[in-house]
Amino acid sequence: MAFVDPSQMRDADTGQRGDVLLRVEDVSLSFGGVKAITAISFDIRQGEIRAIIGPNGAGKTSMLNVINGFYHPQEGEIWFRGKKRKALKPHQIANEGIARTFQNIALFKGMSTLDNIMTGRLTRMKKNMFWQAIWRGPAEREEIAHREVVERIIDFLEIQHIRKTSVGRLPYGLQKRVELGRALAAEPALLLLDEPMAGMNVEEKEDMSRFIIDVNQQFGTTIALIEHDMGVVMDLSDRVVVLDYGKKIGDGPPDEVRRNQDVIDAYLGVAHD
Ligand SMILES: Nc1ncnc2c1ncn2[C@@H]1O[C@H](COP(=O)(O)OP(=O)(O)OP(=O)(O)O)[C@@H](O)[C@H]1O
Repeated sequence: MAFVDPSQMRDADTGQRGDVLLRVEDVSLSFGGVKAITAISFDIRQGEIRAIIGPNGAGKTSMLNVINGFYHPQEGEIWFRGKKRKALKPHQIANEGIARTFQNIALFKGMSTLDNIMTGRLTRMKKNMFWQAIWRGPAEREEIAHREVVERIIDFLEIQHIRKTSVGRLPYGLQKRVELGRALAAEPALLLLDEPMAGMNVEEKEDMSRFIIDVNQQFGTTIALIEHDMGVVMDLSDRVVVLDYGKKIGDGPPDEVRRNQDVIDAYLGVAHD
């Protein structure tokens, strides 16, 4: 993983991070009669931490699923790295450089920490079974290179002591950290985190916040996250997009969004038209 000097990533004049990495343009998504997302547009800039927030049922997870290609919106476009995205299968999206973690941890519970993180390298593996059958050399070299990346991630996340432990036996906070490790193993350009702190105690939240900031600053990884804990969102993110009933009601730096009356009303549950 390349080390990127974070001071190089902000625009000196505007204080904003780099170029647009992903753009959501006028996207609408329905499930039968239910409109989960209505005409939403926003962008995610290179090197930033972008939060997506909103009350329950606001459309946050649906938005994340559109960004990573699980759902194809009925209307609108997604632009990634300057190109309009065609309808892709999820594994093709992973190959494009987008990785994610899930609201409910999605790990192989019977497998060790090490093996779970190794599965994150699958999209990066080039040498297939054919190679291994005719000549082990290149496949072996590739395996060693993948192991090196995985070992660096294990060191970085401070989980050496559980590298051989079955993930199902780990406490919740550590499982979340292993899931982050697996997503990082794909060396994504864009990392999507769906409620990375959900169900954690204060100490676990502090640890996870620190790892998220370190991933962003040390690897230059762009991060979009959904999070309910407002304190965490305000501390971590460069910019926040706020959804309510599938519509965008706020977008900007944390301080600005915090003062937005529509956002305050939405969180207080004020009735709307
Ligand atoms: N697969 C689906 N089929 C039908 N309706 C769905 C589906 N997924 C989401 N919805 C509906 O779309 C709306 C937005 O849901 P979504 O899960 O995206 O919201 P959310 O902001 O992530 O909520 P939460 O904070 O509770 O996780 C809700 O009304 C939900 O019931």
